[in-house]
Amino acid sequence: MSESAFFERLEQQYDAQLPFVVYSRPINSIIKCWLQKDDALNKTNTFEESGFVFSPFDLNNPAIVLPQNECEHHVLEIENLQLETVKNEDFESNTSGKQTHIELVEKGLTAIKSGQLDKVVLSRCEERLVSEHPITLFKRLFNTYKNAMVYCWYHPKVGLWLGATPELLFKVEGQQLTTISLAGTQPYNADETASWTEKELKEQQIVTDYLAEQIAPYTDNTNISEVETIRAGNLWHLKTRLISRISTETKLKSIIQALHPTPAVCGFPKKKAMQFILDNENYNREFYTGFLGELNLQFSKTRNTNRRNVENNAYSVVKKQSNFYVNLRCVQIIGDKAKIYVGGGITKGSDANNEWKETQNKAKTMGYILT
Ligand SMILES: C=C(O[C@H]1C=CC=C(C(=O)O)[C@@H]1O)C(=O)O
Repeated sequence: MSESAFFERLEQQYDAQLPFVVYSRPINSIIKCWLQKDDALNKTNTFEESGFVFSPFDLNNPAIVLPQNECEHHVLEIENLQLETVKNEDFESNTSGKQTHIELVEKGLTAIKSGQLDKVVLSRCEERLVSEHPITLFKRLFNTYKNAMVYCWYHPKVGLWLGATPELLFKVEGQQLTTISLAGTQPYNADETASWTEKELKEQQIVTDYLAEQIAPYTDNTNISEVETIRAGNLWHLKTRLISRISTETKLKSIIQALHPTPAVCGFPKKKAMQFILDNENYNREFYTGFLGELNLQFSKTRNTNRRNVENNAYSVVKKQSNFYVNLRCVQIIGDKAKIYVGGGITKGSDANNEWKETQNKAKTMGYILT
């Protein structure tokens, strides 16, 4: 399918108010779209279906699935999309929510100092006007953020979301589980390399240890990589990769419950941090810090037995794969309004003013795209 035919088909779907998702995984020149044939709202809480899942932060609310069999699928392989308009480099975060956010962070710090919590991720959302077509915004995301999972998701009964997330929640290919530990934020500077403090490195190590502990009941042989610095748009983060094997009887839902929400979007102890967020943030995160991605898709892997004199010794095994990304650096579009969602991890020693600035920097990821 040509680039123009691909995007015309997407625009038709949006004009007909039918559900769709268009997305591209990090470091990938493949753009996929799923177009649901009707406007049914398909929910899941078992995660046993095959499809594309869009899950809220709070799993007490249902996740939405675009079922694989009820969607038309298209794939486009391309390096850069044609775009007439470019991104705006002058985005200035709006300061109207500053006082409220600082008070929220201070409340979080008080809870940490009193020993109720070790870490809590506190967030806010800021509004902007938006005039451009969501498909144009998606194209700009794809051209701008090559090492993020970029997407535009729409359901007429739920809403319209776009994002460029750097965080893999986890992926499962057959029995192999991969997850990442992401923490620490610094503004990206092309002329310098990131230099991290002991405090930042220690906090990222805590996240890694926590994830290893969470997956331990379902896995064996966990291999933990070295810590690396990765770029996500205008920011640097610290990242570690954890790879292990899950036992055959483990259900995908158990892995979801073990890993979501990660300390990068909630905190720990997990339940207490979650409760603190629900009681104090004073707005609904909805799908921000939820997760999205391919659910139980079948793929075949070719194996070679390597035995001589055996004809047809290559055979293929059908396996299932899922890959979910945490819905970060995202925006919800309602009419001509864009709500940009941003947050940051608060630990002992965090400074409320710096935390506010960090959310302003994070807002630029989507701000640059909205013009
Ligand atoms: C919660 C967000 O970022 C998380 C991911 C990476 C680094 C983070 C931090 O440094 O605080 C956050 O935990 C957000 O972008 O809204």
